[in-house]
Amino acid sequence: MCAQSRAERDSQVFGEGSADPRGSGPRAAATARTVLDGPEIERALTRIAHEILERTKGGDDVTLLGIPSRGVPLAERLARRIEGVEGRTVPRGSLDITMYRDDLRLAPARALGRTDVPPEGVDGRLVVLVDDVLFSGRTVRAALDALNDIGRPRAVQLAILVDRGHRELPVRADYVGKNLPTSLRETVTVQLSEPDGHDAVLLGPAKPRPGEEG
Ligand SMILES: O=P(O)(O)OC[C@H]1O[C@H](OP(=O)(O)OP(=O)(O)O)[C@H](O)[C@@H]1O
Ligand SMILES: O=c1cc[nH]c(=O)[nH]1
Repeated sequence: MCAQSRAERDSQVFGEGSADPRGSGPRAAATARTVLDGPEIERALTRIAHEILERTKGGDDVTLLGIPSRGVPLAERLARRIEGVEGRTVPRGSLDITMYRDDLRLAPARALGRTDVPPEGVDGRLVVLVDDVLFSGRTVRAALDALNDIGRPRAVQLAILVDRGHRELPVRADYVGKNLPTSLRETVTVQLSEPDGHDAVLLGPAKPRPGEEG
């Protein structure tokens, strides 16, 4: 069996020698199409917040941890929705996974994100990890390692805005905004008003491989 690094896979998906186009420049190619607009994202988050409350029976011991970068504002939005329903504060924070990535030695250096754990910590809590896109599952695997270094939650669940498939690890989301079948030659770009100025989920082509342009 051949284990493939993220860098190798990105070079196949985005073009050899290319940086992942999600990480630089405008966050979407001109040819990308919108698969979720702002109101649809809002409705999906409202539904997920209600699902979290239902499945955790009121969510008394729920802590939301967003994975930088866009998982963090998503966790904040979910926390506010739950607070709006329950009328109490929902602990939330962020969990940086940079140093836990399995391609650390292969991929270009990345800026560290921020880990910000609420004062209650995570011991004995039901931690809901929040991220924008679920793809290979490697980010979530890294998040579980990062969480393990912080404490011992009683359970961990996963909330995702877009599940685009193509898992490489046995990872499954508990709460999904949208299941979006994709090809490996496409990329999903999530734009959120907090960092990007507006909300949208775009599906566009990955950068063509060398020799395929034009
Ligand atoms: O399931 P995976 O294959 O790990 O892919 C999903 C991850 O990819 C994106 O993050 P990215 O590493 O591009 O960083 P970003 O959050 O800063 O955009 C996205 O935000 C997820 O965290
Ligand atoms: O298409 C993809 C794949 C991984 N992460 C993203 O944000 N988009």
